[in-house]
Amino acid sequence: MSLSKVKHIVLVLSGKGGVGKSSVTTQLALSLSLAGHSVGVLDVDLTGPSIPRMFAIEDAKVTQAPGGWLPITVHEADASAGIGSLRVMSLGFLLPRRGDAVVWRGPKKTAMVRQFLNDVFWEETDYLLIDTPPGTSDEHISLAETLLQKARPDQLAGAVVVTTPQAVATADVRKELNFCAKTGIRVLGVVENMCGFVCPNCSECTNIFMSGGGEVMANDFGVLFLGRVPIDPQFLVLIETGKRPRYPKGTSVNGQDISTPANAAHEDHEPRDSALLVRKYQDCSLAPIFAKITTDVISAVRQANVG
Ligand SMILES: Nc1ncnc2c1ncn2[C@@H]1O[C@H](COP(=O)(O)OP(=O)(O)OP(=O)(O)O)[C@@H](O)[C@H]1O
Ligand code: SF4
Repeated sequence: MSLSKVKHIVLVLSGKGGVGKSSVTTQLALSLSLAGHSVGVLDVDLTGPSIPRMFAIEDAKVTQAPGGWLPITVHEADASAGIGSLRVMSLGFLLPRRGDAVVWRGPKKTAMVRQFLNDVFWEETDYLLIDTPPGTSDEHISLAETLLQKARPDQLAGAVVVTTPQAVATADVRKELNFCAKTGIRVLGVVENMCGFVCPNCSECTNIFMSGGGEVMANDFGVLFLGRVPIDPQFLVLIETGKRPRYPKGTSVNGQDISTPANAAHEDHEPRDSALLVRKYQDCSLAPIFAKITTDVISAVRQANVG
């Protein structure tokens, strides 16, 4: 059984598309593996699988083994460096043209998710993060129910719900929280993404849209608010081009100095490669924010197991 060696399954949900669910999944996965945990990412966002691109592994080829499809390795565990393994399986690897969105009807999508849960061979994995499709349509509900049926109760830790601060997104995510309550999926917490804009010149964070909607919503539903993640244009540049994020001298986040060293210029000419991209994520202003969110997610998972 493909999930039998997985300790904790965490769903990443959002009420609507484009709020940063895949980005949050990617960053949580990295932070968890850099904290020494073995991590798997299962991308069942059939509406447009973006996880392979975020790890620069979109050209990777998935192979079959006796135990099932083998996920793609982003990095192996390195005990001396305190790093856990990170492996990814995405529907994107199986699409004929990379970047295609799936236009199948509901039953075919549901069948594919079932196959993903049955047929991917996960080795010993502390955390399996599942990037789900956005929304709360009937089809989405049946996908989540399939996930619920497949996982043992002690495995399914719960869901991290991603929202943006604007009211419309928040209304959609309220539906997602209601959906969790109805289906019995525990909510580990809410992340408010794209909250404010980090200026590339001075690194000042300005709230362009209203902020705080995610926190209000989390309080209303009595769930943990995991934190705010600002828009950092350097994050987008990093994903798209593989270039190291650049910050002026004196920039710090959560007390950590992230200003770019003067000798980093040569890195702009490095290829867009998975190992380099993963290293450069750590230079991004969002890394310390996600490290904190990850610590809180781990605590929430531990509490869920105790409770
Ligand atoms: N905090 C952020 N700062 C800058 N760019 C961001 C941030 N969060 C997400 N993005 C960018 O916004 C775009 C949408 O993000 P992402 O693909 O993670 O959203 P999603 O909710 O998974 O979308 P979909 O529903 O299409 O799968 C991506 O290009 C991503 O790089
Ligand atoms: S945030 Fe700072 S650098 Fe950016 S536009 Fe405003 S004053 Fe200028």
